[in-house]
Amino acid sequence: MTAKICLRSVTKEFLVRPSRGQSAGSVLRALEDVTLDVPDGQFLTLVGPSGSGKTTLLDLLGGLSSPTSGEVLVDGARVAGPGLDRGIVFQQYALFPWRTALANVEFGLEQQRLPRRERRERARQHLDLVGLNGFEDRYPHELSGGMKQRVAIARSLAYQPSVLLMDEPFAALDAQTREQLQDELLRIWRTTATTVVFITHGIEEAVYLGQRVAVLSSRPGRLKALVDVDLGDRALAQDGADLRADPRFVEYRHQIWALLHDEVRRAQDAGHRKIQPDGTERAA
Ligand SMILES: Nc1ncnc2c1ncn2[C@@H]1O[C@H](COP(=O)(O)OP(=O)(O)OP(=O)(O)O)[C@@H](O)[C@H]1O
Repeated sequence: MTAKICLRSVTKEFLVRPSRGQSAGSVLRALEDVTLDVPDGQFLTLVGPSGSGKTTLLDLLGGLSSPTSGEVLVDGARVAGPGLDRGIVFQQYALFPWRTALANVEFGLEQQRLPRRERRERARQHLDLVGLNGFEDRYPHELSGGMKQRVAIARSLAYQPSVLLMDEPFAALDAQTREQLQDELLRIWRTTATTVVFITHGIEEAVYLGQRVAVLSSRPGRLKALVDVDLGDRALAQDGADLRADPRFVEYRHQIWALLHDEVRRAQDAGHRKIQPDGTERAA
């Protein structure tokens, strides 16, 4: 497999404004020397303590910011800004409240200047793909949280990006809806062969979704480990079997938890939150 995404010694620093009483600002290093290849079509999940630079990394891939040093390449070309080859789904649905579900999905296609009829058709197909057939005319306030996130996913997929960047997209949903959407996302990923980079705080979610889990260290975020997750054919496992109860799944979950444990303690010392063995967090 060829690399779809390449990060080459990526470091990202932010200038922090001086606080009151200070004459000069300071430099905050969010990411340090991150080198990572994501093969075409891979589903990569990214975990790390709070403040380890996960969103910073996703912003770099999305072209929303640029590295202080190093290179970010997609399809061998340096990322110079946002582009329709990369779809982004955030934790908050970011839908336009005045547009229907269908019109929200059409939005990206308007940017692509597709003819109106084709736009409609493609938007409908993608609402169908995320299981929202029949909800085209609903406004966001008429949809549940899970449905809104489905619309956001459909909107990102409609312009057929080759890379899907997801920043904790299911974090605001209840456990049942989250599990349902995880399965939907896996199904869509298999259908579309999109390369996915998915940020999560949930260790279980990272193992369930990822073919590979990237673990970041506490700030400055460095790539601490890459864990290949081999759970066989998940499509078969979904036929009623609880993959999360599989001993291999439990083993992977423990491995990631152990990798994160020290990092989280270090982040905690800096005033961050604590990750529990089940992947949830609580205040330190
Ligand atoms: N624009 C910015 N200016 C200054 N500092 C920033 C900026 N963006 C992020 N940071 C800092 O960079 C570090 C990494 O932030 P980032 O949001 O990438 O972490 P994260 O791993 O996504 O955290 P969380 O899990 O809490 O969402 C943090 O210390 C954050 O305060």
